[in-house]
Amino acid sequence: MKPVLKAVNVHKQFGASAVLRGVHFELERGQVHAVLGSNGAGKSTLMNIFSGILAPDSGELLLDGVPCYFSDARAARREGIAMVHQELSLVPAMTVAENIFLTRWNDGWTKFVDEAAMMRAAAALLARFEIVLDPQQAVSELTRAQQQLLEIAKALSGKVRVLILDEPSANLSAAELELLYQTVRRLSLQGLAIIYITHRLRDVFEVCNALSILRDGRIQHMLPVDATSPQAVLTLLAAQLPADWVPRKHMPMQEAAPLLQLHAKDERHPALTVVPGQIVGLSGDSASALLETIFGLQPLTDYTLSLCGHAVQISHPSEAITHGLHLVPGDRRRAGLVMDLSVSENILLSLFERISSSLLIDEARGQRIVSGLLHRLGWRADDPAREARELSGGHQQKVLMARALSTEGRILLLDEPGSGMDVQAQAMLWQTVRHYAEQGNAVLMASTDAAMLAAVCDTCHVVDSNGIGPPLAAAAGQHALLGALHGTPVVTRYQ
Ligand SMILES: Nc1ncnc2c1ncn2[C@@H]1O[C@H](COP(=O)(O)OP(=O)(O)OP(=O)(O)O)[C@@H](O)[C@H]1O
Repeated sequence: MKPVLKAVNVHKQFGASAVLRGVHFELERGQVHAVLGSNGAGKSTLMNIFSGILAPDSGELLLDGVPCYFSDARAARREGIAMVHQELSLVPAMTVAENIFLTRWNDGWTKFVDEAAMMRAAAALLARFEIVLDPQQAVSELTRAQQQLLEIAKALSGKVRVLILDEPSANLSAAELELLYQTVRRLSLQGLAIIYITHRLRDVFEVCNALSILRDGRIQHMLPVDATSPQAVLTLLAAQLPADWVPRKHMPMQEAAPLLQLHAKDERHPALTVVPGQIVGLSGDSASALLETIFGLQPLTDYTLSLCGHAVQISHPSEAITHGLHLVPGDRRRAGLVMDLSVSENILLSLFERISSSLLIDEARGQRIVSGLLHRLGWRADDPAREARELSGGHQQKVLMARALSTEGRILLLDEPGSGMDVQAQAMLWQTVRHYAEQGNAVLMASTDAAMLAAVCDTCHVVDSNGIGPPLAAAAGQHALLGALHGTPVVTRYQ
């Protein structure tokens, strides 16, 4: 069978750094083809070339056997290559239908918006790909998974031969993942060719039928999924996990005074207690919102907050920081990474007070702290002097985590901390987070990945519309963490 998309000897260099060094790749109709590789391997760069956002330095692309060149993303789109990026680009105040056709008004699809016709067209498109969404619903009311499906519908709204999904499963809960998997399987049965970038091995074995591994600027392995296993793929990825990569569990320090407590109004016992040394996990629909509330981004209505035994009211993030809290939000775009500054400068922003005396900044000390942190998070090839905007998604996340871990704060609030990181980087992150907690600090982290929470946290709470659930002792052990890194559910999730 002739491949729908073929790349021959594609090269791409940024400055002195050769990211792609002769990529050969083939994608067939009906294939869901996983593209794997560590952070910074060049996956997004290759996809940006396929979708016309970047031009290759050399090499050739063939669509259904015909050589093609894309001057920009619109040209690739006209030839049927559509990409759904990691960062969603929806307009929250608009409806599902409006978002689907937003980018097509320029195509002359309609000069004067006929609302009823647009709703009908959206409903027909959603029905054709069996995507269950209400065209009239506002995007702000959709869950993260529904927004992801809407992005896919938007991508499918024109003629599509190749659909590229860049880490579509990041930050989806188990139930939401199932919804995504069903849709991807259906699209592949309809004959669409799909490229699926992911760091979760579970995605590969649930939904993909071919996989390629990008390493050292080339596709090193291209094979059918049913000819391999998760363990074999980890080996092919050359994921050298640190010897002591299973974080030690914390022994409850009953005698330690709590760093943070939340009391429901009129309840004697706290709903949530965090003591020094502890890593506490939050899962459920309202887990991220609870972190934002504690940090003063939303009003705290149902609970009272105590820090180090004193009741406090926090109405602004600046007050939260004064009280020793530090939040890393799940959405990198909102997380305050200054894109024009270098990696080091971004981390040094939070160290400023620690490394400056009355007049002088101790730059050497700052650099030592930065390199120590980056080393602990497995920073390899990338130079700390590079601007943040040039980094891959996983490396940006590492910078954010390094910055958070370098603060003087005693309580870290982390929302989806491992998002976009490769398996090796995640293993190192959990070790570093554990080390931070062992210094007498504490970590409260929200994630949709229950298996990871079970493996990494000392205790977990489900937080949903009913409030904060009772503490659940998380299951310990290497088995659970391995499961989490593979992205497979752990059976003994909670004791
Ligand atoms: N515009 C750019 N300018 C300079 N360097 C860049 C640019 N875009 C990407 N790079 C570099 O190219 C390399 C590959 O980045 P890319 O985003 O393709 O990696 P990735 O495999 O998608 O990583 P991740 O899994 O972390 O998303 C990285 O070292 C990155 O810093």
